[in-house]
Amino acid sequence: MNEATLTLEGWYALHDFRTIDWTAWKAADDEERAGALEELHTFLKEWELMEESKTGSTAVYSIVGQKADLVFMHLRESLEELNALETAFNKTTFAEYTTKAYSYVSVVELSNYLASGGGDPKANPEVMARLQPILPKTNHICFYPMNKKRDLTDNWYMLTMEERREMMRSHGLIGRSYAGKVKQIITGSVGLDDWEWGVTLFADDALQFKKLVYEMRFDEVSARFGEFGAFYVGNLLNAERLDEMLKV
Ligand code: VOV
Repeated sequence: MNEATLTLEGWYALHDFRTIDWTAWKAADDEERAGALEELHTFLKEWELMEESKTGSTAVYSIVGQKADLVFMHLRESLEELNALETAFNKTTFAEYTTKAYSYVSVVELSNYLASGGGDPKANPEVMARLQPILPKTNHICFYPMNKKRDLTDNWYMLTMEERREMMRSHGLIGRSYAGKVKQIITGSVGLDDWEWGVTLFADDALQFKKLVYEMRFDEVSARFGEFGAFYVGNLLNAERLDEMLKV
């Protein structure tokens, strides 16, 4: 058997995509809408406080295109917390005006391909900051799930550790050339959801998503082994922008 890559796991992730039922939302009376918005604001506040206490992180974006209208990306310490969070949200009045568009369950993951030095990586504050990241509130988000191919001729899992490490080195070099422009959070989902990884990218300039993803397509690990699901791209929402979006 080939040497399995060692992984470190951090916070669990839930990407919760919702579509707004605009017909019902517009038909609701002012009082109902105001109540629903107030409840939504209470949630936003709670998520902010939780982020300040560094026990999790949440980012909210509106989705461009017809796949969904909103995404709530939550990072929490356990699947139980994520479950409680989505259930609480589902019980709100606002949730009655949404339908579930898509969701993705995964866990923040770092692999040992480029690991340096010995010792307990979890004792390293930089590693911990990557495993339990506060989600950047950049102007834009891009999310897509992906696999590494397991075909007879191109099977990622049949390559030696050294071959995989070499390709990941090249991948990392391209990624690093986008430092300051794109921040990536890779979440592992083998055994948790339908694809092997979730890729979440954050940038102030959405064009950088296109440039980075395109450049990576020419890199061997993506060119030969990458298989991709649907792409979602969105714009940052804060309390004010959410009110604006939901104004009728
Ligand atoms: C913003 C840029 C950026 C940077 C700097 C970066 C760097 C790195 C490093 C150094 C490492 C390896 C160590 C670790 O940290 O795990 C990874 C790991 C990974 N990546 Fe990456 N990646 C980026 C960006 C980035 C993108 C855009 C994609 C999607 C690929 C594409 O073609 O659309 C991606 C995917 C992944 C995946 C699925 C993994 C896990 C692979 C596995 O087999 O385990 N990644 N990645």
